Amino acid sequence: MSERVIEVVAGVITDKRGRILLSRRTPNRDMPGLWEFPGGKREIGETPEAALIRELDEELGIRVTVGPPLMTVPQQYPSKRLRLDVRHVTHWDGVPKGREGQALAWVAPDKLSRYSMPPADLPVVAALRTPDRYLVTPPPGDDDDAWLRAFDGALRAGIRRIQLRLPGVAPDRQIALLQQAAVRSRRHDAQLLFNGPIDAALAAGVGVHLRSSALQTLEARPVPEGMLLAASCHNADDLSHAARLGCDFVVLGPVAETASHPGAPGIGWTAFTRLRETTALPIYAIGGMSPDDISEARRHGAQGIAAIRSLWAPA
Ligand SMILES: Nc1nc2c([nH]c(=O)n2[C@@H]2O[C@H](COP(=O)(O)OP(=O)(O)OP(=O)(O)O)[C@@H](O)[C@H]2O)c(=O)[nH]1
Ligand SMILES: [Mg+2]
Repeated sequence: MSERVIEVVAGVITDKRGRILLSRRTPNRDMPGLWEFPGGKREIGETPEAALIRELDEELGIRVTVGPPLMTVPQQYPSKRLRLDVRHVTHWDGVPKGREGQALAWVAPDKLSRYSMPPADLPVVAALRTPDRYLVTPPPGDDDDAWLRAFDGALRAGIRRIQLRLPGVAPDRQIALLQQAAVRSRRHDAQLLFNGPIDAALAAGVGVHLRSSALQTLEARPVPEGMLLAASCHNADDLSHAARLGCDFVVLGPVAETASHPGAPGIGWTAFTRLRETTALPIYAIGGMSPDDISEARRHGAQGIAAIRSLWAPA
């Protein structure tokens, strides 16, 4: 594995209608024909901002104001390692033109998946289009009504992606809670994934979240395309298996020590980054994470955080 990391900075250039500018790699480069966020390699001594300003002038003939960071994706390709630092750009002077002969396209966010992009860009597209928080439910104790009120509270607080996980709860009671949670999620346009029997998830019309042990037993995607599939991953083997099954996203960790597993140290951001490099899957960092950690998670290639306690609003 090559140790030298190529630093690349790219811009998500968004116009007033919310469309994003993609640029097509020309035939004489690596990964020809793929669509990408305009940008390029940082030169020695150059800040990321200066590099992006220079690249977008060279490639598009515009003078940009660099906006906030979106995320940084560490990625291992067959012949190189890179870190793709992606910034928002909403202000510029001039009209973008393909100054290096490349095709350009202004693309609505929900159409981005129609364009073939390099592996490192897939987590970026996920971060642009899908939630930065993934709530994992705590078990209900002995009071289902209180649990459902808290579930509603989380939806009202803006949670839009939820893993229904009910360890230690009897199967019938799990199904009753699943049905209630499915109705409530639909009402808020939130995505629900059941960490439980796949047939029960399909019957309730919700997605499936696989625990890592279940992941290893499957050879093919257990739900139709269009139905969300996610998995819990702890190592590179889990990640490659999740990718082969066609998971839409995964959670990876524990990054830090968690209240549910006291004394078990997390893997830390350095190991998280190493694992992130091996896959193009969108990843939520889990383990001791709260919304305050989202920017740091994004600096390490996660699209956000998954958590129980910090995302569960009290009733
Ligand atoms: N600009 C850009 N590069 C990306 C993206 N995703 C991605 O994997 N890359 C990779 O990052 C690397 C650097 O990009 P580049 O070829 O644009 O570099 P550059 O503009 O400095 O061009 P040059 O080195 O050919 O002069 C390439 O290996 C490219 O495949 C992306 O969205 N935008
Ligand atoms: Mg370039």
